[in-house]
Amino acid sequence: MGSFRQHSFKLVPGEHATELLNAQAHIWNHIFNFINSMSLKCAIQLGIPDIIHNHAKPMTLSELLVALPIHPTKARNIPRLMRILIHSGFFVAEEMIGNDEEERYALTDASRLLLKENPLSVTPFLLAMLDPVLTKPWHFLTAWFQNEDLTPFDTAHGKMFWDYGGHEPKLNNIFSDAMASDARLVMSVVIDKCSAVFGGLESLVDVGGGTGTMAKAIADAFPSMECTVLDLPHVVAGLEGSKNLKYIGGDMFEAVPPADAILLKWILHDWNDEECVKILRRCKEAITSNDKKGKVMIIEMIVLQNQKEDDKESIETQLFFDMLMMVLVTGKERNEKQWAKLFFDAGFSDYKITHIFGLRSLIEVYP
Ligand SMILES: C[S@@+](CC[C@H](N)C(=O)[O-])C[C@H]1O[C@@H](n2cnc3c(N)ncnc32)[C@H](O)[C@@H]1O
Repeated sequence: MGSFRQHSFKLVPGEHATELLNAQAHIWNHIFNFINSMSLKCAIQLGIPDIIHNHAKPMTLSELLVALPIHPTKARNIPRLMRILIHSGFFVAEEMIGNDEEERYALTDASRLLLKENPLSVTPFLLAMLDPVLTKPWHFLTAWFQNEDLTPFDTAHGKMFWDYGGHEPKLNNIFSDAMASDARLVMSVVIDKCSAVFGGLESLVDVGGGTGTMAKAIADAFPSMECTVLDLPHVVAGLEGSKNLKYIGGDMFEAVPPADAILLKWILHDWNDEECVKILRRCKEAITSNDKKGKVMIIEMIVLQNQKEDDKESIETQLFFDMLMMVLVTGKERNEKQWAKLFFDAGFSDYKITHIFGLRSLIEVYP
């Protein structure tokens, strides 16, 4: 640990008080960034968006307090929680003009997307990502930089992420729910905006398809397509398929069943370049068996490179995901050049990018 040098209480020449104080404010803002996540998690656990939604119109503080499952001694702290979440865009406070009525809280697009009853709710993802099992490894980031472990998750928990899920049903379940919630949202966009990408396909394997949310939606939308979910045995254990959907427990590094198309959604960002090339080679074998020439469909982020001011939040979010992949698993987020290198290293000849999922894109890769 370094020690702080004794210093006279004078600005050094060239140092201006305004810059010094701005720098301090910037540091404070970053020290306390986690308060945004934790306040949001608390509001979700207390069910605040659902309570306001069920009220069917903007809600006063008094009405909210009656409905909230909190101890009465904590009631006066709720406006403080609401104030920071209004600031961060999760609620709006509607002022009642011309009379003494209390302000009323209403939802925003972001809090509507966190409603438990919303079929596209992001709440399972929020609760998984902010679970102590997934936040603990951040306290081991420095130690990991100084040891030989593969990931900070491994340093914190003594096992790699995927092994931990295999031994701890609670993590396996919350992680599967989180992935399923994201798959529902992405699938609704795919069906709405680009269902043509599935045109002419007779078979598809969703590699690392989790509990099958994407594959089920594809199987329902295209009843003549044979759909398969390949995932680790403990993830698909006990899951039942249907007429045109089946589950296979296996290892994508070993073999991928033959099909016209392979879907890889949020798989390759979990792995380093060598691991990705291995997975992609297995996928290429699968789509070129029986002299066919199918395609691989990848749904992932392509890291933005031109840093326009209006992209600031998007770029920061992509950088958060990149760090997340470093801390939990051995993966990373990639820019287009890095993606292209993986495809060519794995023996593919061409690819096409469609930007349709906000921060993520669809990449079709051809043998
Ligand atoms: C980030 S999740 C993505 C799940 C799903 N594709 C989605 O986006 O909703 C990664 C998935 O890869 C699976 N997985 C990890 N290692 C695997 C392996 N060796 N073979 C097959 N699946 C694997 C995990 O169990 C998990 O379901």
